[in-house]
Amino acid sequence: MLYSTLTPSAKRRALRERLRSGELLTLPGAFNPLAARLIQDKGFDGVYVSGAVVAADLALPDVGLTTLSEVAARAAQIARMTDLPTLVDADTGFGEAMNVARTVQTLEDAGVAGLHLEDQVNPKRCGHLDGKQVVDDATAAQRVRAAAQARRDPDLLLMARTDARAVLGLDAALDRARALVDAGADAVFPEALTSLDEFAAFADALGVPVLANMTEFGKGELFTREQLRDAGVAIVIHPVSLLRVAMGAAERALDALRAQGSLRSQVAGMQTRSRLYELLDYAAYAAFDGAVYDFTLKEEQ
Ligand SMILES: C[C@](O)(C(=O)O)[C@H](CC(=O)O)C(=O)O
Ligand SMILES: [Mg+2]
Repeated sequence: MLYSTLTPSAKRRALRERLRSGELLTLPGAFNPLAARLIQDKGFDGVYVSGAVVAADLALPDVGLTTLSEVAARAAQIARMTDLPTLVDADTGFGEAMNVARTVQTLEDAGVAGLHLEDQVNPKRCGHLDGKQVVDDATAAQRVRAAAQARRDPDLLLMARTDARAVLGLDAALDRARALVDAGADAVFPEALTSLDEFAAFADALGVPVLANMTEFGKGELFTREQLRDAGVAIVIHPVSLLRVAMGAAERALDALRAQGSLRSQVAGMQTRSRLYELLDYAAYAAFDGAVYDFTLKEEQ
């Protein structure tokens, strides 16, 4: 009941260990803490907190409008509700070097196991949209160096995301990624790659874990676990997927309610009350309550 049974540092160590094992880790995006519970219940390896989802949850576009406080608060709410490691999208770090340092410490305090920082120009935009721009090599490296220096827990996974592939081409993106590893990145997220060969090129060139972003309606194909594993990918995220699924279902239900005047036709597709209670661990709260409160009168009363 209540919060995660593991400390943030234990979850960070666990993530590092799993990455060393060479397996492909799957991190679906949790649009809220309850979704993180479901992801854990279904046996996934970790939870992703997407910047696009934090923004969309506030009904805002993913164009750098959300603040560090908003992202950190959401990440903390999610991380504390799961024993799985949480990887959070820190966008461009919410500013330049000094802000990046503060971002890292704030997210560390939020209890996440890792975070990624990207090399887009501020204000950033979704990596699968046209017209994005990246900062120069020195600025990109400076962000990562500032992050590495600011980190207090050496187990916090520091991931550098590069958006250079779509802007500067594959070779420049590989050079950028190598430079970011030299600057202190523990892992790399090459954004908007277009083929498995490109993932393999990053995995072969870098010698650190590489992340694949399997976002729907983006630039790339939705590859399978096996395809990504064979390309040498270490982590796959499905960042916005559960939000899209839930919002699709919500829209269908609202249409049915409008058309039919009741939600009877939708009940079969809903999560049941008992399943919700199971995820919330309701029974443990009832047992706790029963053990703490003793309503029987004592002799002398
Ligand atoms: C991974 C990502 O950064 C996110 O915020 O989830 C987005 C996802 C998306 O917009 O589909 C991205 O820029 O790829
Ligand atoms: Mg993002």
